[in-house]
Amino acid sequence: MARAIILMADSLGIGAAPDADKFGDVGANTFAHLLKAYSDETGSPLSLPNLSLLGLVDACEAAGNEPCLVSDRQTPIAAWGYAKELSSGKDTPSGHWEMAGVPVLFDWGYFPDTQPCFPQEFIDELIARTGIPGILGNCHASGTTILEQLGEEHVKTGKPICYTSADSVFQIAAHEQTFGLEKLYQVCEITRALLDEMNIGRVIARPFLGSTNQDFARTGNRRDYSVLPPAPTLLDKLAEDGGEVISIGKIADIYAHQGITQKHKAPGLQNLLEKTSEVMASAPDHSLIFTNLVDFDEKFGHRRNPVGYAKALKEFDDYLPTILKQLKPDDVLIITADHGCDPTFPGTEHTREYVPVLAYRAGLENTPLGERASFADIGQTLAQWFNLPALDYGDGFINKLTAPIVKGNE
Ligand SMILES: O=P(O)(O)O[C@H]1O[C@H](CO)[C@@H](O)[C@H]1O
Ligand SMILES: [Mn+2]
Ligand SMILES: [Mn+2]
Repeated sequence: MARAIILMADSLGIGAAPDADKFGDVGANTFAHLLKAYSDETGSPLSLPNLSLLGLVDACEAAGNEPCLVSDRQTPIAAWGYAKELSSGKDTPSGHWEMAGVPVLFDWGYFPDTQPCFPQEFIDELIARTGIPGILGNCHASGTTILEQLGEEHVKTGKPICYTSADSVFQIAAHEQTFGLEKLYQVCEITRALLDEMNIGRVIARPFLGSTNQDFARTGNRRDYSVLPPAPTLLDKLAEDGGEVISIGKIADIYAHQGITQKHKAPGLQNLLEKTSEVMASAPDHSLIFTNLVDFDEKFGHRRNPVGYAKALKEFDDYLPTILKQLKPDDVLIITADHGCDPTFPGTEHTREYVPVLAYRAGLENTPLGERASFADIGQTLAQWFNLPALDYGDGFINKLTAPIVKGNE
């Protein structure tokens, strides 16, 4: 019986998607551009031997038609390709759900980029139901910038900071101590229920600590309150079939806790990777170990910090041999992304990009998968891998993964 490990490198796009013009994202390329920024700043290209062995560099060059400035480039020993997105949005739930066989083909509700941006009736209802003394923000914002602007006022008045972005989100930032973490979570739950009718994808709790506008910092206690995926995903189907679906990081939140049999949280990239390795050591057959690596997006993509992003990718690359060594013959490792977030692009939003589709199994040769019409090709392949009924979306590529060359039998 088989296992699968998915490492979702949140926001690691590899070139503008064919419909990037509809999103104002023509020319975006998260991976190629962060490599260039790193090389420009340090004077030498980033060394990513393990990600390049898994096909990331080849996939990016094939998808984006731009050179990837890396040193120690290797010929892939994996199946690699690049996928475009069927879903209407470039947000995190859409990317994750589509990968698991459920593209989001309807339009989410969005808040307009005006000030105020939230309907007054909804805010009145929110205040009435939660007892908060009012809200601050009420605009589109970057989550770290708005803390510098309104953090002190929040602490003084007890009014939570509410803001949104080009995604279908309502974010609530509040101080963990002066406002209280549990109270923030309660306010988010009430808000979630109020926003269902506006079709808002997520409410996000953004707790922070610190005492002045200069030192407020968000903590690891973020919590996402997602609507339910519109149909059962690969995760539900595997769990129903008796498999283990093990969430590491914010996966469980993104799938609204549907089809998850175990959850682990860990703060930061290194801890998430270590937790993945620890879980791999004991997960039984018929397990999906699914990790979201959020730092790429939250700490570097949205913060428009390409060199920080590059260093985080190096940390990921350095850790990969530990994961690869733990793979059993019937394990498949998938590395992919949910959207782009080009840290060299104007603004602070996600970018509509191709995502990498990298699949590694011991013994594979260099196996190009070409352009994939949907992220769902991954979910469909995993449905095949786990012997589940076919998903409604996706073109599986299990035929590319089934004949590994066993060492010694070449
Ligand atoms: O600026 P911060 O708060 O990190 O917000 C970002 O995080 C949200 C959820 O991924 C996105 O909608 C984006 O705007
Ligand atoms: Mn994301
Ligand atoms: Mn994001």
